[in-house]
Amino acid sequence: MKKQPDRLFAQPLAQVPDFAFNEDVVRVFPDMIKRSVPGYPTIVENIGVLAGQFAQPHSVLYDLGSSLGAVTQALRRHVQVEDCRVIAVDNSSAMVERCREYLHAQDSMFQELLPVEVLEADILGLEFQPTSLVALNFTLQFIQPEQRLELLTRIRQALLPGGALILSEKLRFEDVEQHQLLGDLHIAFKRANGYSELEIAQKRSAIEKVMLPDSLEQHRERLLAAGFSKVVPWFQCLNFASLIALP
Ligand SMILES: C[S@@+](CC[C@H](N)C(=O)[O-])C[C@H]1O[C@@H](n2cnc3c(N)ncnc32)[C@H](O)[C@@H]1O
Ligand SMILES: O=C(O)C(=O)C[C@]1(C(=O)O)C=C[C@@H](O)C=C1
Repeated sequence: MKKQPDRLFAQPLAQVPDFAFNEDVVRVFPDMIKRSVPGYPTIVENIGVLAGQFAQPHSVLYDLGSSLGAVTQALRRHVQVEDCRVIAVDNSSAMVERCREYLHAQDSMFQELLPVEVLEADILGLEFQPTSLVALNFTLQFIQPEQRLELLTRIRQALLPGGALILSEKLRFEDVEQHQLLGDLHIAFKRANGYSELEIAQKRSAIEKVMLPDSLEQHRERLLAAGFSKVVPWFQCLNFASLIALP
């Protein structure tokens, strides 16, 4: 389980393939996401804290698009509620395999953690159980735009009264200047974290067709259309934000 630095895009590639959550990405993912997403450690830790306020006894907490289970681990660090369990779901077999290893390691270090199940599955086909907390931490942006409303509607229907969805995403901005400024500052963030111009450019072309960010207004409207009653942004750093959506 050695963590490696992300050098995936450091050498010039004749053709940059579309970004996929494969074994190469899994090997460097903790380093990649921390150096690419401003505020990521703060968001992950505080999802645990927020979950502590919404989690209800005898219910399920979902971590959808769990990758290596960073959010699942935060949920298990912060939530102490009777008969609660976490279901982490990801459709990348490489992610799921490594996630299970990390969670076993967490189990061996701490006692009385919430039980957890890691499913290798497509969240678009998942039958949700009654849930008090759903986390979509930088996952919705990888779902085809025309499938996002239906997914959020099914999550809303599974949410118990008093529960919440926590949705974190990279944002697009409708104001052209704001979009440009925060995009440039995000590039400065990547540079400050040691990425070269080549790495930044090649990563950008790898994700441009597979990761399609929406604006805050689009998220709000879609969440309301899915049946949520209130949308409250709780964190933003540059062009990355996290929202609480209440049923
Ligand atoms: C940016 S990563 C999420 C990061 C993670 N939530 C965290 O906080 O560290 C997006 C994840 O969503 C997963 N994913 C994308 N589409 C999915 C789908 N339809 N069903 C399940 N997982 C999906 C990917 O395999 C990837 O692991
Ligand atoms: O926007 C970018 O440049 C990113 O690298 C973002 C992002 C993400 O938000 O998930 C894309 C792929 C990796 O999962 C890590 C970070």
